[in-house]
Amino acid sequence: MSPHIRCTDLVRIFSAEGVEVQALQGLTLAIERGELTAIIGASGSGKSTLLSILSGLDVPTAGRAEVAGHDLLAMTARERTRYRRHTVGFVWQQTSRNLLPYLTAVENIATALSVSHTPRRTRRSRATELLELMDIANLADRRPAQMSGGQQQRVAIAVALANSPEVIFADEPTGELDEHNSQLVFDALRTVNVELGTTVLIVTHDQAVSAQVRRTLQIRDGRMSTEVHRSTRTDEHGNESTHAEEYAVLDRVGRLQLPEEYLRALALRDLVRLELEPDHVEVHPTALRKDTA
Ligand SMILES: Nc1ncnc2c1ncn2[C@@H]1O[C@H](COP(=O)(O)OP(=O)(O)OP(=O)(O)O)[C@@H](O)[C@H]1O
Repeated sequence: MSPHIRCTDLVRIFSAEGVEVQALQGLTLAIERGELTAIIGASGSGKSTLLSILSGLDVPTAGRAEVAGHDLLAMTARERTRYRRHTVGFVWQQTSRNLLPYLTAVENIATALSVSHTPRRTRRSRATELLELMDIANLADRRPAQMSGGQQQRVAIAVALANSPEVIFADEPTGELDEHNSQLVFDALRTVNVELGTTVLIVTHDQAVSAQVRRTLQIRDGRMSTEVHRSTRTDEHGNESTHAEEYAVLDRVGRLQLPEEYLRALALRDLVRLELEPDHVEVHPTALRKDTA
């Protein structure tokens, strides 16, 4: 089966005032159905550009992008609208972008349901069901201003789920929250992933998020650079511990990005010496500079 989200050699070039910016420089990624994944990257690394493409708001300059079997480069305007209403759901950083301020929690969810022509009589029960899943049924009749930031984001997740999307994209969903509320929002996203089997992709600059998910992809300069996989192991005494393993992404032409801390630790720059061993490759620092070599 093909991955639920797949990007291949994605390039996005912006031209502003005669200057070209390569926001994505051949980004490749594959996320399986039902995965809960985080993409982490510094400001300017290309996260928002990637999310705009995956959410159908923008189109890449080159490359391919597919989500839940939809080819994002081949969709008509009508298919794109359907895709945005039914296939994917969004949770944005600004709570104000997720919820209508003059409507209650239930009314916000009902509005999302009315857009997809869900019969009026079933809207309230569906909204209540989603608020229960998010553990905030008690907030049904409150407006956003009467809720904490964390509560608003959980209502936002319920709104995003209204039309049973296959994929949820969350852009810095905890950017405006304190640690406690952030935890509640991550727990809610995990519930969505586990209980409903929805594929969840969180995009953030916050390194701490990697502790919340099994797989973290690092984006650097518009490309995937490294991946961290976390797993829980149980020893013979029944004690659980979490293990994290870091992988570098090797692209089709053999390029890889070494983690920044490795570069710093050994002062690796310009030219490094490579050595092929029977079962691994060694990278050694040298004093050689690119322009003097
Ligand atoms: N519409 C645009 N026009 C010109 N350049 C753009 C445009 N959108 C993004 N860029 C540039 O593309 C690069 C990647 O931007 P992007 O917003 O995707 O990064 P980001 O990782 O989401 O950053 P942040 O976390 O600050 O939002 C940046 O250099 C940015 O200035």
